[in-house]
Amino acid sequence: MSEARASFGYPIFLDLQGRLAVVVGAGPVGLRKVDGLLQAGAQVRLIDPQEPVSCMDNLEFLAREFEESDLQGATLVFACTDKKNINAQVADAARRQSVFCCRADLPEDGDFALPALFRQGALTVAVSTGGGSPTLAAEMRDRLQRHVPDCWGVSLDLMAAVRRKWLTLPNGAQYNQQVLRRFWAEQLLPQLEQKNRNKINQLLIETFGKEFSLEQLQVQLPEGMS
Ligand SMILES: C[C@@]1(CC(=O)O)c2cc3[nH]c(cc4nc(cc5[nH]c(cc(n2)[C@H]1CCC(=O)O)[C@@](C)(CC(=O)O)[C@@H]5CCC(=O)O)C(CC(=O)O)=C4CCC(=O)O)c(CCC(=O)O)c3CC(=O)O
Ligand SMILES: NC(=O)C1=CN([C@@H]2O[C@H](COP(=O)(O)OP(=O)(O)OC[C@H]3O[C@@H](n4cnc5c(N)ncnc54)[C@H](O)[C@@H]3O)[C@@H](O)[C@H]2O)C=CC1
Repeated sequence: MSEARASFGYPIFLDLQGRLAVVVGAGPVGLRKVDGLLQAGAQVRLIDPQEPVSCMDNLEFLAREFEESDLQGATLVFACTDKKNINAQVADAARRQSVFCCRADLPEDGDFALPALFRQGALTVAVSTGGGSPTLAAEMRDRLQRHVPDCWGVSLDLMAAVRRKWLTLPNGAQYNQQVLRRFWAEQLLPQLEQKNRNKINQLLIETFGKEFSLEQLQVQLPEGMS
């Protein structure tokens, strides 16, 4: 890897809800970025002189070439055209306006890169190769995904609900990380694998107290749990 190549060393999970993200270029690459942004609840402005075949109606589409003023109010911009000079123009405009830029064709001229992802409920696993090999990032993501059982997502919902409740108890109960890790691995996961709703409920009450029943935690278990 050359000196100039960015390694995108600082991983971060952003809350983009209601924030403006601009995507320049509506080819397959731009549309992939749009898809992820909409899933994250961002407000999206997509710019391309040619309207894509499948343009979603929940975004602002500008059927023209990019202009510097398109970045006004933006939090992020993605330069995804097939023209190097236009992507360079977008990255320069972003620098001038202090907007973080992802340049799809020349990553080292941008500020950030997207990882390959999979999600299971609130659980997100993100793989980055520091821009080195996106194909390998996707392959590694696929392999990791095969090792994550279906019940991890719901186990997270339960652990998060227990934690929230715990933290808001009047005497501010302390909890021990070691205990939580063991509870999750040795008790909760095996019961979730058995899909036995009553036993899970009993386990929660016995471990944390009667106010930690499934009903009081307001966590929905997936269909098919007896
Ligand atoms: C730096 C980065 C910036 C960014 O775009 O965020 C970037 C840059 C570049 N990608 C290129 C090519 C391809 N990228 C993909 C796919 C993905 N690319 C994604 C991320 C990133 N790509 C960031 C680094 C991530 C990391 O650290 O590894 C993924 C993970 C996430 C996403 O896009 O959402 C998504 C996986 C989707 C999924 O399966 O989930 C495919 C395959 C395909 O399209 O199916 C190809 C063609 C095959 C190949 O070349 O490998 C090229 C050469 C372009 C050219 O030829 O001109 C560049 C530019 C360069 O490297 O110079
Ligand atoms: N980062 C990534 O994940 C990947 C990046 N790439 C890079 O991304 C670039 C785009 O890839 P594709 O979407 O496949 O290309 P594409 O050619 O299908 O789409 C590019 C779009 O940009 C638009 N465009 C051109 N000039 C414009 C302007 N001045 N303002 C606004 N829009 C303009 C075009 O009308 C076209 O719709 C490729 O050239 C390649 O360098 C390619 C694969 C993956």
